[in-house]
Amino acid sequence: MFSIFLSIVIGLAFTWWYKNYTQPKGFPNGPTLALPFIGHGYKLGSNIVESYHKFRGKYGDIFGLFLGPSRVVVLNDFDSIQESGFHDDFLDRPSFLPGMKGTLSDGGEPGVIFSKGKQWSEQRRFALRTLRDFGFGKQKMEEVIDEQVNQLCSVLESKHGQPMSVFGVFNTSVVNALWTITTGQGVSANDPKIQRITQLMNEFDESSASPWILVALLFPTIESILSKMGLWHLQFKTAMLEIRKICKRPILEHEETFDPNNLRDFIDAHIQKQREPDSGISFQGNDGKLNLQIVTEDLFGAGSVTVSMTLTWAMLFLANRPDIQTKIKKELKEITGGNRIPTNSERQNMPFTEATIHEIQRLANIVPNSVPREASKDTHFKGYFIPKGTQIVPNIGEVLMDPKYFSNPQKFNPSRFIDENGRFVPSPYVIPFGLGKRRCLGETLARVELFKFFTGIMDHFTIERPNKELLNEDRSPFSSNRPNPFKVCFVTRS
Ligand code: HEM
Repeated sequence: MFSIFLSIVIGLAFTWWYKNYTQPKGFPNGPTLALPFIGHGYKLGSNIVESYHKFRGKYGDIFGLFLGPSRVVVLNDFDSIQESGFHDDFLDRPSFLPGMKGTLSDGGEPGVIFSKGKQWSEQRRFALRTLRDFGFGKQKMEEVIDEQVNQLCSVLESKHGQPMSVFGVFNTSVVNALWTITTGQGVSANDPKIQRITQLMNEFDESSASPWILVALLFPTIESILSKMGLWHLQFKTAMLEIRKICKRPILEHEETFDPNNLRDFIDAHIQKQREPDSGISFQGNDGKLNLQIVTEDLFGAGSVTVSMTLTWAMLFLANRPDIQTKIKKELKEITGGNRIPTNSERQNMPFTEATIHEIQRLANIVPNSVPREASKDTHFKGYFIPKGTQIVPNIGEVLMDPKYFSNPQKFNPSRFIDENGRFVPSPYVIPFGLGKRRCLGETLARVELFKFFTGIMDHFTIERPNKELLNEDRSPFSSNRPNPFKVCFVTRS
């Protein structure tokens, strides 16, 4: 009797496993034997970037695996990343946003980063246009950023060339600029709410390196039960919820003081849109309010650590290469006389500086696995069968480091983007902002910020190493987007 019962239990368990943890016919190759709940987690090392690189060597440019219970396809070559980026069946995102799952009237998630369908396309179009149009209101985008660059340089100057860590140093300036652009409000260098957002962003970034984050994303139910019972406290979730509260305040203030004849900033533009009767479903009623709240939060979430971490890598690369600093300073002097931040339109006359920023973005590779997409229906792609609900990972880091496109890809070499006439020629394979219809929405802003902060710092300082030894440029073993801790000295021009 017992043996029959046992056989039934084993049979049912096997059927469940077979149904949920084996790949369908035609699915891309990948590691074998996915275990219940953890999938192929046991085959991944602590560094997912390296593990994917090894899998690519073994299974090819497109491979499949289970991350926890989620079926995942990882794309590693330029062509498949580009094609998938424009594929209409791969436009959705998996549901990752804490506390926001199914909160919209159509059951979707609000905002831009994690939203889907019409809600996403309307909010994205609006945000792109409004950020592009920026310059409306009293302060133009460039002025806002220049002010932050100058404030940052004063802070760095006050360190008198002493060795200092730059982790977190750029965050305040970047968040300040974002705050002014979205809320229209100027902020002082030590504004407590910005300090708090910066601190939370740092915590968020540090905790996003934790393996617990993966557990929370893969098993939201377990995560939610544990945190409700007070047994588990996810720093990143707390940080997001507090940032949500901070972003809510200016929205309420804007609603109270809204004047349709005087649109001051991003938030006002959104409120105006919410009040237009034919503005689209994502701007109507409660959906409209929720979308404004989460889009604002998205801009802070996606726009702060990305820019400041790229600048952190920039300081590391440049401290190790005084010759490159000399060339940039020479170019700067020719364009500006060496005593102001160049305008964005002047960058076209600064080919070596452009090439250096391009190379910094390639090697910094700060979003190596991009942001995952999700197949919205069963589909065929490049000869493979991809079932509905499969997560699609555009592994852009593999393209940025591909020897097919970049000779000696590990080497920092801006000159690879300079042609024989001294002109800057960007590579189509430098894709730090992703590709396709969900490509980074803040790319234009990010490019201006990187250019201004980078040239502003170069104009004021020489970046030196505390001693003669070269700084280590390896990636931190704890996080795929940051270098190991290091210190540099910001030495002012004599
Ligand atoms: C160096 C800086 C940055 C890098 C490397 C970066 C990179 C990325 C990448 C790889 C994606 C995913 C694209 C895809 O799914 O194909 C993304 C999406 C996004 N980024 Fe950025 N980003 C940066 C700065 C910014 C800034 C400054 C903002 C806004 C202020 C921003 C807002 C967004 C948003 C809203 C999305 C989601 C777009 C969508 O789902 O439609 N990013 N970014």
